Amino acid sequence: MSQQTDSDDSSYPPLFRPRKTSQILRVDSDEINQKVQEFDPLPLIDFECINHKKLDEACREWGMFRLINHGIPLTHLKKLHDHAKALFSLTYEKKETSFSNIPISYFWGTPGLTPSGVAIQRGSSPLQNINWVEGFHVLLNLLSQLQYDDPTLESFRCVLEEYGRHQTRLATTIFEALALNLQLDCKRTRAYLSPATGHLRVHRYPCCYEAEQLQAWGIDVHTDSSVLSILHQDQVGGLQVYSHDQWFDVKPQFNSLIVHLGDMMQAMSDDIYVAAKHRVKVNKHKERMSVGYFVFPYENTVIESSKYKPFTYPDFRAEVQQDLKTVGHKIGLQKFKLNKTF
Ligand SMILES: O=C(O)CCC(=O)C(=O)O
Ligand SMILES: [Fe+2]
Repeated sequence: MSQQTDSDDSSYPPLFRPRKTSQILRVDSDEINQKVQEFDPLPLIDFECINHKKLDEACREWGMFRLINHGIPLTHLKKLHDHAKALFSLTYEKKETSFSNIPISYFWGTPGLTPSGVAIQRGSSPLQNINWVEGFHVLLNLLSQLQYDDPTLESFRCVLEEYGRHQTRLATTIFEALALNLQLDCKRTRAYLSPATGHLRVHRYPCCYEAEQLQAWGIDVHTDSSVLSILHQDQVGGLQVYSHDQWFDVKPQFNSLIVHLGDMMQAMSDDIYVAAKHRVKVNKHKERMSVGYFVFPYENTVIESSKYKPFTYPDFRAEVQQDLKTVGHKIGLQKFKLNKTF
């Protein structure tokens, strides 16, 4: 059976385009029709009536939960995905030239970006640790200051702006609930979450025809550096979370969101809450899309805890960028630990 691709190859970054020999593949029907697990172990939180005990357990044990009744209309989620799909299907060259600057910049191959969205080269070789992903990095607080002449880009910008407002609303309320559970004082609660730092990453994971040979990941295992990240994924699946000593598939469910706790939240909670360890699998047969929202503390807020030396988010970010360049991966909170175990 010949391979079904979702997109024209010219829209893929050159490195992701199939080589001639890899276009005809035996389709493993088990893999395609993989039965969706009925049981979803991921904790479920209803945004309309937050159960604080359940939320606390989810944050201690998983660092991740599924959010329902979030108040973002389904029509808006569909609009966001439709616009993103149309833009991803532009040629690779067009994406590079149309989105070469803030507030919306195009990237591929690496989730490691500077604050303005420039890809960080990892390790000494440009091909080292390539992740099978491309995306748009969107700085939400600058979105309203720009208008595109092109109506398609302008319409995408407006949809992103509205989606960003929803994410700010959700993150603020969720963070307040977490701060209450952790009994953080008012001063810290205010300083630890800066809505102005919010940004989006709209991802497309191209089909990866040689998944086994390349041992590729959509995004390899990591924790987010944020306080909170809120993810919306399409119906394809591929996101996995590590908890209770094993990997779990995070089932796709278009009308729900996936909230991740990031490194900043783990430090703020004195390690009571965990940053979710997660990764994204590649798919030989289907492209996948997801939209992540990431929010951070105020730039000059010092995070104080009994487990880590005091640090600001910019200190943490500088360390991560340095490690990506020198060792090729993020070391993260371990670098700031007071009693290092290694
Ligand atoms: O696309 C996903 O499911 C996850 C993306 C992600 O982990 C990230 O951008 O940090
Ligand atoms: Fe992530």
